[in-house]
Amino acid sequence: MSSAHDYPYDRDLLKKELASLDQVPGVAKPDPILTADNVVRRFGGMTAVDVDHLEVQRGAITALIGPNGAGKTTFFNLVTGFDRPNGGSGSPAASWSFNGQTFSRPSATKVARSGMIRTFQLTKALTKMTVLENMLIGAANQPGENLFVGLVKPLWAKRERENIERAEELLKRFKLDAKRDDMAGGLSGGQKKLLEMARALMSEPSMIMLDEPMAGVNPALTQSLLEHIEQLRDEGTTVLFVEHDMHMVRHISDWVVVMAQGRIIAEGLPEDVMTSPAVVDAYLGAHHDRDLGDDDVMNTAMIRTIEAAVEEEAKEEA
Ligand SMILES: Nc1ncnc2c1ncn2[C@@H]1O[C@H](COP(=O)(O)OP(=O)(O)OP(=O)(O)O)[C@@H](O)[C@H]1O
Repeated sequence: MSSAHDYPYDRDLLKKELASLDQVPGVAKPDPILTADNVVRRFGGMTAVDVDHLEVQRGAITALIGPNGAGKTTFFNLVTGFDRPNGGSGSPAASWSFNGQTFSRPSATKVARSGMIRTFQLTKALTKMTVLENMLIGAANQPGENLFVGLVKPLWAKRERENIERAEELLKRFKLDAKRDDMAGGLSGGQKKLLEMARALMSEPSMIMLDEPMAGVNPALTQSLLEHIEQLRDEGTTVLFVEHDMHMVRHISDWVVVMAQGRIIAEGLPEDVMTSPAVVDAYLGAHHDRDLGDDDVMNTAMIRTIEAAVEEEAKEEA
């Protein structure tokens, strides 16, 4: 597994390179860490994901946006091995490569071992474990994982010590150190999000995939969450995140990918993509007089209300 620190990207150079790309779906990136091809997932007769080709730039923060039901979480589930793509039946089989390793139907454990770690829309903090115990299960080299190491006490004791040290460092960084021995169930929603992110970092991933990191986070923690994500990028970790909070998308993304009805419909720089008519249409329906670059519109609550209204309208029409 490559270390997250192998790629100390120069931010300005990265921005310049991204700015020079064609802003079209599936565009080749200068140095993709993840390349996905023919990733299709159907539920009954409905195609939830149908991604022909997507490249995610190493060292960048990429946002994956799109209206409710666009297929963003399903795409995350597929590439991280939490769901399996449909394949065959005349169409090319799904495959994706991450950091030089090729996958088609990997297990979640295999993906995690390759250095691609995710968080979930609904936090998966294990509530009946302490904060520290939650962190330790995120470590890649848990002593129990290797029979030989598990049997030789000096070896596992050393690993356990190292894991505890790393956990403590991360808890400090995420300002959760005072909660080290508390049950995770007692944390606030925002603190659980931070814990999940900190736990994901225990294994020093090359890429972290965050599913709606801002959902349920109170405004007091929002800024610190944004700073944590930017810090990860600055340290060389690639970040791919799904988010409805357009403010966050605009402020921290280097690149934005837009999904609608399972497909990638647009890609580009945040300022360009969010004012693109195709993207605004995907969110607001065909008739609109606003753009997503407008702060009034880029309000999550408002977008959710619009989405709900569009869904309601569709139901009424059906
Ligand atoms: N396990 C499942 N069984 C049946 N349909 C599913 C399943 N998971 C997802 N879907 C459907 O697939 C489509 C894509 O869902 P998905 O959750 O990936 O969208 P999303 O873009 O992440 O939406 P949101 O932003 O609301 O989280 C939706 O129509 C959803 O109802």
